[in-house]
Amino acid sequence: TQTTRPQRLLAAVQKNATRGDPRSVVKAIDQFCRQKEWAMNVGDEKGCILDSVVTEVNPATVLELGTYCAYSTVRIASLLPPHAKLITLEFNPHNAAIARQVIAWAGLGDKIQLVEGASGDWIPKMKEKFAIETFDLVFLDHWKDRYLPDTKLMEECGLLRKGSILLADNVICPGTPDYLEYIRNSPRYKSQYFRSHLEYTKVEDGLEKSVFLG
Ligand SMILES: Cc1ncnc2c1ncn2[C@@H]1O[C@H](/C=C/CNC(=O)c2cc(-c3ccc(F)cc3)cc(O)c2O)[C@@H](O)[C@H]1O
Ligand SMILES: [Mg+2]
Repeated sequence: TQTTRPQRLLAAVQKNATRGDPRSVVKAIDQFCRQKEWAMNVGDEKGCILDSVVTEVNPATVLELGTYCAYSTVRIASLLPPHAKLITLEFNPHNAAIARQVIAWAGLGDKIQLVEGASGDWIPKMKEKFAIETFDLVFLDHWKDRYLPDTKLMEECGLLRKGSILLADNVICPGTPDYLEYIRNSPRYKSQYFRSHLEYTKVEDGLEKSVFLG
């Protein structure tokens, strides 16, 4: 029977990466995507920008929207301080199952909590279910038409504090026009565009970093 792309990506990790070594997991996925099959991971070029933001923010609490195969989950978690928590939301059970195995291979199971379900359902439950006050960093990389509604929902649920950072992938390609328009014109955010390229291609894409001003 035919395998799926996430299954083939996981097989490449298990073949080429060292157990317990997150950077080798990241490298194995990038190699797979460059040499074998493109996949919608944030990738190595935008990944370096992601790394620099994570390092600068040094977050104690991180929320990722859209785990997919956990490439960015592993990339972020490998840079977190000892007691930091990363919660990642994924509603496709197949993708979640693959992501759990990638996270386990990287040895980051104790830093990452993968929650299966839709962001819109789980964001309102974050405080009570996960003892979260606010998120220091949110990485948006799920369906592009969910960036804006979920950002408004996080505001309403009091999950952002003065200084919380939102980092959004794909603001050019595939594009998130309604999110960009909102976040760049809202007096409650200070935004900065990091120009880059769509993962593993020469197509323009970029990350939008926004600071919540309270
Ligand atoms: C509301 C909700 N709740 C929970 N999980 C959710 C969720 N919405 C989606 N998910 C999950 O997250 C992933 C989906 C990611 C969507 N990402 C993209 O579509 C994407 C596409 C490209 C791309 C660019 C050029 C092309 F020609 C083709 C594709 C590049 C990218 O970097 C992308 O991120 C996927 O695992 C999905 O199950
Ligand atoms: Mg993306």
